[in-house]
Amino acid sequence: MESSILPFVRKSVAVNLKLMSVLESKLGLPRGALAARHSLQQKGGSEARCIRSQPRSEPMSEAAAAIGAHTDFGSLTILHNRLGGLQVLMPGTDKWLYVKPLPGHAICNIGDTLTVFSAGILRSNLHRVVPPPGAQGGLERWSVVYFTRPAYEVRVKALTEESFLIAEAASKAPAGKYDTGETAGEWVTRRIKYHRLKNRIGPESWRANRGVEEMQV
Ligand SMILES: O=C(O)CCC(=O)C(=O)O
Ligand SMILES: [Fe+2]
Repeated sequence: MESSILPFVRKSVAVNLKLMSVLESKLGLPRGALAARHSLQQKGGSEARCIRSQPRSEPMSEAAAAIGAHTDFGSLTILHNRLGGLQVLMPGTDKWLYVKPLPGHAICNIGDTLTVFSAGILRSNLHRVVPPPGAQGGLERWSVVYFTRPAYEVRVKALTEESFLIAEAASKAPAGKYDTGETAGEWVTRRIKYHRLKNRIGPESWRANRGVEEMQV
């Protein structure tokens, strides 16, 4: 724990806070506006995760792959993997493209809470994991991920009072679109609960799971 997980968490947090400071300035937010909402001094839903997937003996059906499509619930995700298999849906199309892992690089996803904070200026894209292509499909796949999510008490709404750019983007969207009425604690708990397949029992649970996907089409 001390020698492997904590350094990974510390480094991931430092990288994500650095990225947030760049995004703050690009979004016209005061310095520290995003960082303050992801403070490690407050209870929150950030999470480190290690995911292992066994090779499959048969190809995955499109229907099975579709079930796994999601946007990340929090603000920023840093993802490390050596094998392919991660796919992103190209915006405005039904085309899924592989994201090729590059040595010495990590993959960074924008998540839903950052989409809402920025009134849609930053996009949380749909993605999914399918068996790695070609010969990689015969290998065990590992991912190491760090999800930066807001502190539980933070309200999930566009930061219109702190940025002219965000206020302008929100004003062009239907009223209330980027004010979820939820705290980050409520938002993440709901998303995690209904992401679990056993809790998906019909259209109501799909709606209950909703993030910002339907805001984008
Ligand atoms: O394993 C991967 O490549 C991606 C995993 C992922 O999208 C997630 O855990 O949210
Ligand atoms: Fe994801």
